[in-house]
Amino acid sequence: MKTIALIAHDRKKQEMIAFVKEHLEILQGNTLVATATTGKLIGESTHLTVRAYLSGPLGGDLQIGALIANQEVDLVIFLRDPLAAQPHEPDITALLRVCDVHNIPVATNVASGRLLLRSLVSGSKQ
Ligand SMILES: O=C(CO)COP(=O)(O)O
Repeated sequence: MKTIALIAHDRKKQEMIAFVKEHLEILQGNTLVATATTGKLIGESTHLTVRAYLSGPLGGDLQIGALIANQEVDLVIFLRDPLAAQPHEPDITALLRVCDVHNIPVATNVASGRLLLRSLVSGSKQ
């Protein structure tokens, strides 16, 4: 079982819900963590259990970053909004940085997210 972090900016939340629904079978066998609003919406839209941390602007990205630094997250799907400035941009940069520091796979759009989750399935068959 892997721990997967799911995070989406506001204008990417519907995309995240659709992505999660598309990958229900894969996701339900793993531990899911998320920032507050993303986690709440996933929980309301599916039967999945999500451990939700604070909202991104309130420090949630940093909390997920701390999990990553502690080697408690195996994979990150972070649907960022590339067209809107975020008040907590430094926290977002810190989260992505810590993924690179610890060599944790991170997808920042749906296409790369699909590839990561598919690799999880094929990896489990090896
Ligand atoms: O802002 C976020 C990520 O940077 C996401 O936070 P929410 O899931 O609480 O909206």
